[in-house]
Amino acid sequence: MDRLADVSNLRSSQSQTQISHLALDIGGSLIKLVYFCRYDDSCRDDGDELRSQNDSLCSKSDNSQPVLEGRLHFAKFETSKINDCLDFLHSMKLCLDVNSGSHDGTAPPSNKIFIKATGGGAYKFADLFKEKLGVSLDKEDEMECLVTGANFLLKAVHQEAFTYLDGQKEFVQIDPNDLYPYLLVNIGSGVSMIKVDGDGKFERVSGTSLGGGTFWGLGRLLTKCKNFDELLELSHRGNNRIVDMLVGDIYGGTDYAKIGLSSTTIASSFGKAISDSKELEDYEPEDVSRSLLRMISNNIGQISYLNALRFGLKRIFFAGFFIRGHAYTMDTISVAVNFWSKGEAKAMFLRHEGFLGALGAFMSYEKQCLDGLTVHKMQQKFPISASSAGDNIYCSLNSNSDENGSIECTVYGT
Ligand SMILES: Nc1ncnc2c1ncn2[C@@H]1O[C@H](COP(=O)(O)OP(=O)(O)OP(=O)(O)O)[C@@H](O)[C@H]1O
Ligand SMILES: CC(C)(CO)[C@@H](O)C(=O)NCCC(=O)O
Repeated sequence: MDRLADVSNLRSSQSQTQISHLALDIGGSLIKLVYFCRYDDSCRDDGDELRSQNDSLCSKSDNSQPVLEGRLHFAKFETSKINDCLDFLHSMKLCLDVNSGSHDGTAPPSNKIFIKATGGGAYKFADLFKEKLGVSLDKEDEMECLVTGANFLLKAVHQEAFTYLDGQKEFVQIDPNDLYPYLLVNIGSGVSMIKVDGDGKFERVSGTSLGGGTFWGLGRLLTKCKNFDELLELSHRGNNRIVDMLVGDIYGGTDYAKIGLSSTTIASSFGKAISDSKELEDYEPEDVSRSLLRMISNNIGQISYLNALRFGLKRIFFAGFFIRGHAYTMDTISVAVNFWSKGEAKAMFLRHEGFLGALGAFMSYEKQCLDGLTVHKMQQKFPISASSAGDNIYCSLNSNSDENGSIECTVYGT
């Protein structure tokens, strides 16, 4: 089944709710949406009332701010199918509280609606959004949004970061007071590597054009796969050694121990394809897909490690939709980082891997006071010691939060 947003499902599940805040990240391959749907009648000035109304949220307004209770939803569409995204938005009740014209909660004249948007598509498709939906895209810087999104997730969401090695997933407890510096590697169509030193303090230190778009683009051409998930699925079953040239292939089956290379190390990705007298049709698409995935993941792992080394960073967080929570991808990246750093650096992954930019754009509403509402702060329902103490706002993850899921949360007004 296509794991992209099923528009009809989304529509029916949201039919009773209103989108009050929405942010977009329009990338080269995918459009990511983060939107807040408030529960009906949940807008109150008194947090105590909220608490009695819904114990599980248990929000307390200590300064009489208006409180909106609801869910933060995640969805994505292929950028090439942007019309599906526009149709989806059109079908939703875009009762945005973030427009500049309305102060009574009703929809304003359409030409006054602004939506936070980041990614290249915020520029490329600005006219289309205006024409089709009558909304203007309020552009936020892509790198800034990625960093804001990453910092938010790492500080506020329980069990967001994890390591993955030898098939074992282990959640990492993040101390928000000891988070920086770290390297953020966002693997989208292309790859950005960002040194993060604090809230809003960052530098894009490197990047590579060999990213998710390369895997999907080359993979599609070489295997004739019709969608990304099919290509990933194929890689599960493949054997890259049929396509890759290993050290053992060159050294007659033995290790090159003197320089630390075992016989099974890949000496040359796709190297066997040159020496064999085989054509593309003679290779199994599974093997090609696996070799390609390994090549891209290894390369990113290696460049990431080199950048971490360059700046003395011990922690590397990998995000972006290329990863897709895919075991083999994460394992390959982890092994590459572990191999090159001789165990010194650690690769970590994020559960909301693909939504950093959209979340960052969403959080940027915080910077503005629009229609008397602003996203104040969110944290998980069951505070862990690492959470910033003293906050009274809760945010819980439901079990499906990674894939078009949602986070229950409370938004405070100003
Ligand atoms: N259903 C899908 N369709 C297409 N690509 C997918 C899908 N799921 C995962 N991917 C992978 O995710 C990549 C896109 O990731 P992401 O959405 O993070 O980047 P982007 O914002 O589109 O790219 P960029 O930031 O470079 O503009 C694709 O290139 C592909 O490798
Ligand atoms: C161009 C962006 C930032 C767009 O998201 C991304 O695709 C990227 O980081 N590409 C890699 C470009 C490079 O540094 O070679």
